[in-house]
Order: sequence, then C-alpha cells, then structure tokens
Amino acid sequence: MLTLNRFDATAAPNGSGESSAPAASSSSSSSSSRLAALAQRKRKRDTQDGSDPSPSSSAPATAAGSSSDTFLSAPANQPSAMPSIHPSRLAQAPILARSVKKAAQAAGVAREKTKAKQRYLKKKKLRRKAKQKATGVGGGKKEAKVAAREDEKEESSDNDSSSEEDEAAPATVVPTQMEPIVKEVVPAAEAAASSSSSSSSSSSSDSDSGSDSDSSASSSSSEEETPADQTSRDVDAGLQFLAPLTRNPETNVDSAEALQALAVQGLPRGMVQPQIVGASTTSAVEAQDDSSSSLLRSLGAHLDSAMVTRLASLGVTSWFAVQTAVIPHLLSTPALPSPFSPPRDLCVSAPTGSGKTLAYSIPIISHLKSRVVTRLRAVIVLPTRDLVLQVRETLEALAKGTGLQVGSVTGAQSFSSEQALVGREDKLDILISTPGRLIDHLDETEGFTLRHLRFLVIDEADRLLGQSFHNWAQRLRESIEGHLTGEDEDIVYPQAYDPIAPQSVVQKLLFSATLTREPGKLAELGLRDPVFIDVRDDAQAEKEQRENSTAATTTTLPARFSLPASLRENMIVVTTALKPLYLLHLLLHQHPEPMRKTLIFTKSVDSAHRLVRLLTLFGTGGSLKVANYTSDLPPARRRELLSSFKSGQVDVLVASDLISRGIDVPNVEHVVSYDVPVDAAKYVHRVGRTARANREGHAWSLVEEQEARHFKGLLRDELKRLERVKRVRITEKQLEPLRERYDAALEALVREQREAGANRAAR
Ligand SMILES: Nc1ncnc2c1ncn2[C@@H]1O[C@H](COP(=O)(O)OP(=O)(O)OP(=O)(O)O)[C@@H](O)[C@H]1O
Repeated sequence: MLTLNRFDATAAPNGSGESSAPAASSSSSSSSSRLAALAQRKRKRDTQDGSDPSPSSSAPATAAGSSSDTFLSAPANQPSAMPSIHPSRLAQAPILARSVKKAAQAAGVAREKTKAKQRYLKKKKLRRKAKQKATGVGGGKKEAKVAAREDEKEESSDNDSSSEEDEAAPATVVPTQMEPIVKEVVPAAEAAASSSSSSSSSSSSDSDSGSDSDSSASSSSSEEETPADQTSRDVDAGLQFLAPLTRNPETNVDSAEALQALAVQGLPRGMVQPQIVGASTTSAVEAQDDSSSSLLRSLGAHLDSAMVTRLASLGVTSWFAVQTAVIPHLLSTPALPSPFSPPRDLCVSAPTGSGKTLAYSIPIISHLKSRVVTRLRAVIVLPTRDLVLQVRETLEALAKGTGLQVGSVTGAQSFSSEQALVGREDKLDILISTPGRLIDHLDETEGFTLRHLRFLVIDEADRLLGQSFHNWAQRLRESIEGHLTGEDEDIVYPQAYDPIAPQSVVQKLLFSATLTREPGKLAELGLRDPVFIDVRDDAQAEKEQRENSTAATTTTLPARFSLPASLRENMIVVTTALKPLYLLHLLLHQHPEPMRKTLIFTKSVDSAHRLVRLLTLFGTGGSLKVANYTSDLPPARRRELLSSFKSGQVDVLVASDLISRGIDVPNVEHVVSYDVPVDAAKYVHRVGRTARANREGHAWSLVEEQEARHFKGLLRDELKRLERVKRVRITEKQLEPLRERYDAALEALVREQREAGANRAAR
C-alpha cells in the first residue's frame, strides 16, 4: 500500500527500524512508525521551506526522536493513523469503503469533529451571519456581498493552511491527503517502467518509493496478515484506478485504450457503457393506471389517462426512441426516494428534434402531480431565454389540470417581480431558468431555496457546461447539497467516506444532441453513478449492440453528435464574390417552387442584416418574404417573427447562431448555412432545426472554394458523415439569368452603406 509503505520507508533511515517491524506486530507500533515518519517528513519540509515549524513539530532539530515521541506518547484512545483515501474512491469501491470503516472501528476511531469539519462549521456559521445581515433593512445586499467576499477570503486562507494542519493531525482521514498519494503513484509507475537496478542510485524521493516496494515485499511474504494489511491491500486495489493524468484527455477517439483512459480520468463508468437505443424504436402511449399489476403503478408513479388525453391533444400518440427509453426509466424511480438509497443520475444523448423535452417533462409532471403542498421540486436550466419560454410552454400544456405551478426566470422581467415569484417557497413546483438568473436568485433572493428539489434538468448540457458564468454548475451543486447539513450543526453530510450517510435525493438529468465527453466538465455537476442513454441511428445501434453482446464489457462512448435519419444534407462549393448569387439561385430556382420554410444561418448579426437587405433589394419579396431573426431584436419581436414564420407570413428567416440550438420551429423544410459553421457542434445544431420529429428536412451548406478542404475534413473526421453529404453543383451559367438584377441590388446596397457611413461620420 503506497501511503503506509511510504511512511514506513521514510521512518527507516531514522534508525527506529519500525518500517521493518513484522506486520503482525501490534497496530500501535505500526501507527507509531507512521506517526514518526510523518513528523520527520514534516520537519524535513519545514527545513527545506525555511518556514517556522508549527507547534506540533516545533521541537529542535536535535530532538528528532523526542518529536516523534510527542506523537508516540499520544493517549491510548488517540485514533491510529488511517490510510488517506479520497472519498470519491470509497464511494466507487464499496468493499474498500467497508474495509476502511472496519479498520477504523478496530482501531477505535472516535467520530469526533475533525479540523476540516470544524472549519466547515465555522464557515457555515459565518455564512449564516452574513445572510442574516443581508436580510436586515437597507443595504442588505451590499453587506451580504461583502460578507460573502470575506467568506471566500477566509476559505482560501483556510485552504492554504490546511495541508500543514492535516499532516500534523495524524489520526484523521482527510481528503486533502489524496494529493501526496497521487504524487507518489507517478514516480512509482515510472520506476516500474525503468530498469529495476536503477533504484539504488535514485534520489531521496526515488529511494522512498524504492523502499516502499522492498518493505512491502518483505513483510507480506513472511508474516501473518493483520487487519491493517487487509486494509492496505484493499486500498492498493482502489489505487489501481489512479494513473498519471494527461492534461487534455482525447475525447474524440473511440479506441478501447482511449475509453479506458477516459474512464480512469474520471469519466463516469456509465458513459463508457451506455444503453444504446435505435432511433426508430417506438412504443404506444398507454395509461398505466388501468393495470393493477403494473410495476410502475406499484412504485407510485405512472402515466394516468388524463396525461394520455393531454398528449393526444398535442399530437403525441406514440413515443419516440428517446422517450421509450427515458420515460419508463424515470418513472421507475420512486417519487420520494430515500436519502439512503438516492436515484442514479441520467445523461441522454439523442438526435436533434427527437423529443428530448417530452422525455424529461412527462416523468417530472407524473411524479409531481401527486404532491400535497407546492414546493420547488424541479428546476430546468437552459442556455437562452427563447428556450426557457419554449420549454415553459410545453410544461404548461402538459401540466394543465394537475394544479402544478410552472414558472420561469430569465431576466426578461424585473428582478423584483421575479423575486416575488421565487422568494416564497409555496409559489412554484417547477422553475425554468437560464443559469445566470438562477444563480442571481440563489445569491440575492431571500427565501429562495432548493431544499425540496427532486429533479434538476440541464438541457443542452454541453453548451451550459461550457459556460463558466460565476461557476454556476458548482454553485448550483453546493446549493443542492448544502441544505443537507440542516440546522443541526453536528450533522455534517454528505461524507462520502461514511457509506451510510444520507445523500441528496436530487436526480440530475442531462440532455443534448452533442453531449460532452469531457470528464472535467461532467465532474462539475458531481453526477451520481449516472446511467447513459444513447440514441443512435438503427444500423449503428445494431452494430454496437452486436459487438457489445460478444465482448466481456462494453467499450463504447455515446455518440458525440446525433442527427436524425430523415435529414438530407447537401453542400455547394461557391466562388466567394458570387456567394449571394448562388444563394438566390438556390432559393428561387433550385426547386420547381421557391424554397419556403427556410432558415438561413450567417456568421454574425451584421452579416444577417446585410443579407436580408440585399435579398430585399433584389426583390425576392415577390416570391419569398424574408426577415432577419437576430439577437439584437427585442424578445417580443422575435416571438412575433416566429409566429409569422409558423403561419407562413414570413418564408425565410435569416439568423445568427442564436436559434441554432434547441429552438423548435415546426415544419422548417430547409436550413441553409450561408456561412459554414465553425465547428461540428454548430453544424449539428444548425441543421437540426429541420428534419424534426421524424419529418423530412434538407440542409444546404454554401462552402467557399478556400473553405472546402476544411469543411470536408470536419464532415469526415469529426462528424463521420462526409459520405452522407451530397455535393450539388451550380454552374455560373445557371446564375446568368439572375445576374443583372443581382448587380443592381448589390450596387444599391453599397450606396446605402456608404450613405449610412457618411451620416454617422457627420453626427
Ligand atoms: N412522441 C411524439 N410524437 C409527436 N411529436 C413529438 C413527440 N415527441 C416530441 N414531439 C415533437 O417533436 C418536436 C421536437 O421535440 P424537441 O424540441 O423536444 O426535440 P429535442 O430532441 O429537444 O431537439 P433539440 O436537440 O434540437 O433541442 C417538437 O415539436 C415536439 O412537440
């Protein structure tokens, strides 16, 4: 076991000979040697740093032995040195956790307040005081902010001193001791790779690891196994998961080694072993309250006939693939899970337009509809206001008649009116929000609490986890888990190293068509043993299922990008100078009829404005009504435009990437990328605005000659769909009939812009 052996090895040069003491010797002598080793290491570091030794190790250098003696003469009931194991390791390895607990009990470890716990309680008290101050009259907000800043300062100064304190406190299992363990693993692994003869001539740290292996070999071969040895073997097994971390995990490689590496680096196991579902899977929407033998009914959650009727009125009579997999899974978790057996989290990767919104909305409503009092039990986080409103509309339609209260906060209304909504805990059952606004309310709205939360949905998860806005993910997680401490200051949990500690019952649900594979990003949310559901096209799903059924373990990752099978993709290579002309040809003459129900994406708001103006000057108005739909428009105007588009009063919307994610505009037939998307995720979300809900749709990418190579590389290497993209040729000869009008429109546009520039300069 690395930690223990390392301590023994450090003690050996001291002449105590404790490292070579038989493993069967009493536990107190083995802990003594570790304590002596700790003291010596600390002295050594203090000497190297030139810093003042802390009181616990402040004995003069000549009194090395006596310093150890100070530890050795600890009272008999002083807990023995425990292996330091990161809580997350213990959470992953129940056997190891049990062994550590047993060893702790055998050694008589009293459950007393550790220093870390004391620090935590102190900080909590300070936070509460700051909050109380903030809720006082006038200037409360400012005071709270100052107090919070002070909290942060204190936290960082605490952290600075923690490693020193922790080492001086030999008897506590403190997570921060993980760091030395990890550092030791790296040289040990390197040493193993190099020739065995080099160990004798290594530096002091090398010799540490060298003697680690020596001592473990000698003691394990000749002596009887003690409980401490048993523990150290278990810890060794746990540490096998540790490996040197590479800085940038390869998240786009599907080889077995890459997957293994990602798993070692912390990608949840479930993500390496997803549940794969074919995209054409469907099932009938049926009420489950009629069958007394229904498993779901026995679990207290089911789809009642009122919900089935509501769904039918919305045109939903059968489940899409993602719903077939996700809805029963979520309904089968209890509405009120036990904190001692909390539900597993869920990550879902499914194509654009495949019905992910209903996949989470229906189980949430089905679970919450039987609640007795209104409390905030579900929070749904989305990246933009438009998406928040869209999802809110869906939830309101589904919740009709259930009495559930659905609300949203996005910043579209004044902060105080939102506070009136979220500041009282009996106003809302379901809240939909952008991350920034949610954190603002957590920080500043008195009475806003997540303590009753049951579901946290992160839709468009990869986009949201890519945003570091005020560390929103971590702060949200703290708010969810923080309330577990309750009012009783003596109960501090969750402590992952206490296997029977109650945990938060919040189930986190992540959805996206481009789900992130980055362990670091997923770790921000602290997912609990997540289940992964991955909807892929049928051929791919079948292949994966066949391969995985013959393999001992599945080694696959959820698809990085999912697109609907009903999407037809095309690319047109164009000359830069004539790009608008190619677009005009595509819109007006590529098909027997002009292209209606079309979304055009440009690279910026300005380009969108210019393009709309050019199309208008050209006079497409006779056959196609064009409007721009960009982020500079007020939300009300955008909603108006969407409804005009839905009703057919507007045929073509020219947008920046504002609506490329999530927005569900029914019946979009064509998506044109006037400027090619900069990355694969953008491509997926743009083209995913068409071919939704199993309908047919067409995507067109206008690729300038000099961009063609890069774009093809994107399709081939990242999206793996080059062969699905049809190359459409438009010759310059085909453009001739439009040329004259186009030149006139272009000239008029240039004139307009010049005049506008001159006017601006004159002002
Ligand atoms: N079972 C169903 N039957 C019929 N229509 C459905 C069904 N499920 C969803 N839809 C419709 O499909 C459309 C797309 O659904 P939704 O917006 O949830 O897709 P999504 O998977 O979230 O897409 P994106 O990844 O682009 O956000 C919506 O108009 C929705 O009403």
